[in-house]
Amino acid sequence: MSPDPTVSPAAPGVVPPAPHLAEPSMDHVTAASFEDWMKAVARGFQEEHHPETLALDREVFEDDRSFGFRVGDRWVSTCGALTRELGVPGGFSVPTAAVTVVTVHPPYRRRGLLSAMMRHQLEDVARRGEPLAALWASESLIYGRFGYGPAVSRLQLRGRTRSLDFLPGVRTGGSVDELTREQFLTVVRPLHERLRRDRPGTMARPADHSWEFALFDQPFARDGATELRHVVHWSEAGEVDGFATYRFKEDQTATEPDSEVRINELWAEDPVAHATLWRYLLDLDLARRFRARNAPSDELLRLLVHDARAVGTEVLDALYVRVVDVAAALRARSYAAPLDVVIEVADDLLPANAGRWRVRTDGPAESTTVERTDDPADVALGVLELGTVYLGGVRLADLHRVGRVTEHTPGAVAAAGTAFSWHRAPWCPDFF
Ligand SMILES: CC(=O)SCCNC(=O)CCNC(=O)[C@H](O)C(C)(C)COP(=O)(O)OP(=O)(O)OC[C@H]1O[C@@H](n2cnc3c(N)ncnc32)[C@H](O)[C@@H]1OP(=O)(O)O
Repeated sequence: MSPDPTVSPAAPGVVPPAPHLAEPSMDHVTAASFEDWMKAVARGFQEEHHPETLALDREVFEDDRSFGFRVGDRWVSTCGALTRELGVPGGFSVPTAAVTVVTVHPPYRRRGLLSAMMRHQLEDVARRGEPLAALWASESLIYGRFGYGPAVSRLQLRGRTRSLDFLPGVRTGGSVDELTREQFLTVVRPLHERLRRDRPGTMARPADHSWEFALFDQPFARDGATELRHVVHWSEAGEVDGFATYRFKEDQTATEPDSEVRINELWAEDPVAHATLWRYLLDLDLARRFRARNAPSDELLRLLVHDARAVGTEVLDALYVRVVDVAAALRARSYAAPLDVVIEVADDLLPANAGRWRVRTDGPAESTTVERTDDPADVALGVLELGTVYLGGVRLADLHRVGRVTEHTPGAVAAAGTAFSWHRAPWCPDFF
């Protein structure tokens, strides 16, 4: 799949072939074709192309991981992966292909281009030795057939800010300040790196452009709200131990203040920082409503307030995880309990994963061995189900209860389920 040097831009008036007669061919992006590829991405998502983000896009996307199908010089589908690290139980970061910009131009849909791109990409991820791939799905039905399981959920929280008094015992303290973007990055980058160790599902943000993404603030991304505001919490001892970002959305039609605080992400090292940051955001003058679109599924706000029902809560799917290398992925995480089990995995797309694996661990990742075995299976499941439980956010026993996991040895699901669980729910505040 080397770039075709004979492809040159068609003259403006030259009409492409009818889609049913065209034969798209797969190709990688080059510096010369990148802008057209980004235009195809925007078109595939039914969005506008934003040339003002081209320089950032160029930094973020890697040519050898960005590809698609073309007809002549015209991209009719796109697909990409970013080289990232995903936090897993035990505080480790696992090399992960962050899959993104998957589109097929409407005239070329439902003729197998997505399937071909997914196959090509998974083989490439396996070749690179990355144990995992992960993605945010625009529609939840697309990716199951390729082995991606909904491993992380999110909460969408909303409510009236004036109904959210805290219970008397809730401790707040220290102070909150709003910083410029540059000041914020100075103090928050090391704090984020520390805090994410305790939160499976989060992604490392080592490069400047991954923070650019996290703090993305082009006017077209604001949905009529203010620029992004950067908030930190200072502990009593004068250390920064929490941070949040938010926007303020004014309701210009209301005769009384009724604006909304839109919280992007909120991180805290301890309960005081957590409660104080929430209190700050809920007490902003002129606001009467709040919305947090991507709160962790174990967000504690409901336990802090008098009126738990006032925190409107919707559970939504977030990150989908695909196990690309079963042995490496299972060795990379820690377990909540010792385990010795034979797991049989079905994987039609990556046959190297299929078969029986003995997983032995005392708990910590360093103590874990995962080896192929001919011993009979204790538990059997598909690679989608393995990805679903991998970060500890979905219980193996629940998948068994609904018939998606088979137990061959009585008690094996309970034992494996306990070991695969984790004390902290996975959360993914990283959109890509
Ligand atoms: C990580 C991300 O980037 S998420 C973004 C995904 N992209 C979008 O939402 C943009 C708009 N949609 C599209 O561009 C396209 O419709 C795509 C990429 C979702 C699908 O591309 P296609 O080339 O039409 O898919 P393809 O023909 O390979 O279909 C493979 C199978 O998936 C099914 N499928 C494809 N899209 C969907 C969908 N949206 N919902 C349910 N099933 C789907 C097909 O019916 C087909 O099923 P089959 O194998 O049983 O026949």
